[in-house]
Amino acid sequence: MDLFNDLFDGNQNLLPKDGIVNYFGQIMSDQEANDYYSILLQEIEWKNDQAVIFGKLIETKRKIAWYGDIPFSYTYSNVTKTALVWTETLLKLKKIVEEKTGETYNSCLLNLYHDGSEGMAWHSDGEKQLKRHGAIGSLSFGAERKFAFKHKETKEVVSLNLASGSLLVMKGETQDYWLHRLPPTKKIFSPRINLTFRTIDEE
Ligand SMILES: O=C(O)CCC(=O)C(=O)O
Ligand SMILES: [Fe+2]
Repeated sequence: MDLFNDLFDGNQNLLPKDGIVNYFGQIMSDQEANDYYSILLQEIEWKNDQAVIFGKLIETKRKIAWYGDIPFSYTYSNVTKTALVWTETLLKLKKIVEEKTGETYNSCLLNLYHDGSEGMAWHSDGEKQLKRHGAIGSLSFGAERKFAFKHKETKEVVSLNLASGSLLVMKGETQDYWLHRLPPTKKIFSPRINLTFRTIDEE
C-alpha cells in the first residue's frame, strides 16, 4: 500500500450528509485486477441491457449481467430479468467485498462499458426488490472512470475516480437522498467492468 492509497481506507464518508459512501481505493494488485478483468470479460454472459422508455423497448450499447444466490426476478427500467447462478470468480469477489465492507450480499449486477461513450445516467438504486438501506458494494476493473453523486434536494455534487481493482460502498440513506451516475467521456477508449453486489429481499 502506498501513501496515496492509505488516504482511502474506507473509513471516511465521502458524502457531507444524508447517506454514507466509503471508498477503499485499490484493494488488490494491478496484476490481480487485470486477471479478474480478463476472466470476467470472458466468462460472464454479457447481454445488451434492455429498457422500456415511453413504452418503447430499447437496447443499450452497455452490456449487463445479473447473478445471484437463486434465480431472483428483478425489475428495473420496466424490464424483468432473472439472475444466473454465481460463477467461482464471482463468489471469490463476493467474499472479498463482504470481508472488506463487513456486509453480506445475495446478488450482483455487472456492467460492461466498452469505452467512454457509454455511461449511466443519474439514478438511485432504490428498486422495490432491494433491501431498504442495504449496502451496495461496487468493484471496478479496467479503465478508470469518474463517478458522481448529486443530492436530490440541494443538487450538491461529489465525485471521484474509480480505479481498476477498487472498491466503493454506498449504504444507509444514500439511495434516498442522492443520485449517482457514470458520466460519458471522450477521453477513454478502453472498456470498464463494474460489479455492484446487492441484497435482494426475498418475499
Ligand atoms: O458503473 C458503475 O460504477 C455504477 C453502476 C451503477 O450505478 C448501477 O449499476 O446501478
Ligand atoms: Fe446505480
